[in-house]
Amino acid sequence: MERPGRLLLLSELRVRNTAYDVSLSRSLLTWKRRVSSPVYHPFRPSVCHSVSVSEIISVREEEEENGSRRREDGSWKKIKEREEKDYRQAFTVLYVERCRQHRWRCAEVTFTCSDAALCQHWISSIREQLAAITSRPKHLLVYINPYGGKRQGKRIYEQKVAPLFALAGVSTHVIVTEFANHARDHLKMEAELKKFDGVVCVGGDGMFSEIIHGLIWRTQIDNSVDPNCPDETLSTCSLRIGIIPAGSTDCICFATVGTNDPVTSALHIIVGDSQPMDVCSVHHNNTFLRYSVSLLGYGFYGDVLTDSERKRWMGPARYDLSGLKMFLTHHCYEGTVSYLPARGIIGTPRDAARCQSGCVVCQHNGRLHSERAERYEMDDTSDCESDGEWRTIRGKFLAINAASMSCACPRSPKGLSPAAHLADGTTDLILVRKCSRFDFLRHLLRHTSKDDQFDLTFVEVHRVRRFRFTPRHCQSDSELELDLQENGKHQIFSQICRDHPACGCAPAYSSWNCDGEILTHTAIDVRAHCQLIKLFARGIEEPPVFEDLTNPCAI
Ligand SMILES: CCCCCCCCCCCCC/C=C/[C@@H](O)[C@H](COP(=O)(O)O)NC(=O)CCCCC
Ligand SMILES: Nc1ncnc2c1ncn2[C@@H]1O[C@H](COP(=O)(O)OP(=O)(O)O)[C@@H](O)[C@H]1O
Ligand SMILES: [Ca+2]
Repeated sequence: MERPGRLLLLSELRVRNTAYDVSLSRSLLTWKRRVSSPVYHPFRPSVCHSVSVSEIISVREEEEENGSRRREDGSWKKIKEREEKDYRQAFTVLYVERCRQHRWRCAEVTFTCSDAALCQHWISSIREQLAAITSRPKHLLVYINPYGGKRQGKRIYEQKVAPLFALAGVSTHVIVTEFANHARDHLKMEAELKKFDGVVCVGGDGMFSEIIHGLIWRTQIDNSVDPNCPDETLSTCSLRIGIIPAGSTDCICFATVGTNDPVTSALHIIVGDSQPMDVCSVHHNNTFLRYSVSLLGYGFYGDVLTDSERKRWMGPARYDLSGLKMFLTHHCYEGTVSYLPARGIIGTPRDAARCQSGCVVCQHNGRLHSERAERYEMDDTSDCESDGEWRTIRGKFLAINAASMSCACPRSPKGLSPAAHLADGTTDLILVRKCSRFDFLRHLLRHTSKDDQFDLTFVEVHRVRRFRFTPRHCQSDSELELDLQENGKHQIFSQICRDHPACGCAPAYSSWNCDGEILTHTAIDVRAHCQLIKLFARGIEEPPVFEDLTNPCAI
C-alpha cells in the first residue's frame, strides 16, 4: 500500500452516524474513527480504513427527497431525524475490496456531511483524482460467446459485468458472436480499433484465442509485418484485452488473475490493470498456423481435446471423461523434438518461486529480450538462429507440452508448469517419455498436489525460446536413415510395437492442442514472442500476511 503523501482534503465526516477523520491524497482515501476520549479503550479500538485511489471504482452523490435517501438498488431509506439532523448531505465511494482466493468485490462506504458545499467539494475532488488516472479504459469493445462453457456468457455479462461498467462510467460496444471466428474476423477486418481503449472477451480459452488472432493479425498488417514468416519480429498490440471467464477451462484468466470470477475480472478491467504476456507463433513449412499463449500439447492433451470436441454437449465435464478415456488408451507417439534453450535469462522451470504481480524475472528477461532485439536489428541477423545451439531429442512420448505460462486452472491450481512466467519471452517444453500407466498416473496426479511433477525419470523440462517437432511419420528419408544409424536396435523394437498395438505405442497419430483448438498440422515450428500482448490483469497478487502492517493507518 502506498504512503498517503500530501493531503488534498481533510474533513470530519460521518459513516453510519459515527464521526471519522476523512482524508484524501493523490494516492489514498483514508477514514479513521474519531476518538472522543484519549483514554485507551480495549473494546473500542481505533478503526482506520484506507483505499488506494487507483482502486476506487466511482463516487456517487446520494440524493435526498422528503427526508429519505435513495439506496443503490433505487429504493428509498428514511433518514433518522435524531441521528442525522445536521448531516443530510451524503456521497458514496465504491471501491475494490479483496476477498479470499484472489477474489475482488465492489464495496461501498457512504459519508455524510453537514455542508452541501463540502459534500460537492469531496465528490469533485475524488472525481478529479480518478479522471487523472490515464490507464483506465473509457470505451470497450466486448465480444460474447453465447455457447462457451455452460452457455452462460450472455447472462454473466449482463448481470455481473455490465452494471459494474455502468457504475464506473465505462461505455461499451457489445457483439454477441453468431458463429465460430466471428470475433476474430471482425477484429481482423472491420472493427474500428481507434475508437476503443481495450477489447473484452466473454468466453473461454478458445474464445480468447479468437480475440488474440484477430488483434495480432491486424497489428501485423497495419505495421507491414509478414505473419507467415516465422523469423519476423512481430509488432506488439497496443489494445489491452480483458477476460470475463465463461468457458470450460478458463486457464488464461485463472493464471493471470488468480481466480475465475467475472466480477473480479470486471474490476481489474475498470481499474485499468496491465499485464504483458508472451505469445508463441506456430508455423508449418514457413506457413503461419496459429498463436498460443497457454498450452500447446501433442499426445495426451491433443487426444483429450480431439475426443472432447465430440462431447461438447456435456459442457466442461467433457474434459474429465475424455481425460479418463485417453489415460486408459495410453497411446505413445514417436517423433523428433529440437529446441533452442533460453540463454542468459534468470529463472528455470524447476524454481520454487512463482510468477507474481510485478514479477522481477519477467521484468529482467523482458529487458534482456528488447536489448537483444535492438542489437540484432542493427546487426541485421535473425535473433533466434544466432541465439545459441539447437538440441535434438528423438524418442517415444506420451505427451509433448509447451506451457508459455503456468496454465494454472481449477483442475490444477499450480498448473502444467508451475514456475513458468507470463512475460519472460520463453515457453517451458515438457517431454513425458513412454512409461507405464501407473507412472503416467503418478505424473498426472502430481499436477494436483504439492509434489513436483517433473521429478520423475521419464519427464524432462526445458525453458526454450523456440522448438520444432516432427512426428516420425513426417520425417524425411534422410532423417529416418539417421534414426536407423543412431538407433538401429530401437527401430526393430518399434516394428514389434507396431505389430502388437496392446503395448501402447502403436503408430497412432496425435494432434496438437493449441489453447483448446486442434492444429491442422503435426510438424510444427514454435517461437516465443516476448510480451506481444497485454491483458487487463496484474498477475497473481501475494496475499497480505499481516493486514495491519500494510495499512498506513496502523503505522
Ligand atoms: C487424474 C488427475 C488428472 C489431473 C490432471 C490435471 C492436469 C490439468 C492441466 C490442465 C491444463 C490446461 C491448460 C489449458 C488448456 C485450455 O486451453 C484448453 C481449452 O480450454 P477452453 O477453451 O476453456 O475449453 N483446455 C483443455 O485442453 C482441457 C485439458 C483438460 C485435461 C484434463
Ligand atoms: N456464436 C458462436 N457459435 C459457435 N461457436 C462459437 C461462437 N462464438 C465462438 N465460438 C467458438 O466456440 C469455441 C469455444 O469457445 P470457448 O468460449 O472457449 O468455450 P469453451 O471453453 O467451452 O471451449 C471457440 O473455438 C470459438 O471460436
Ligand atoms: Ca513465458
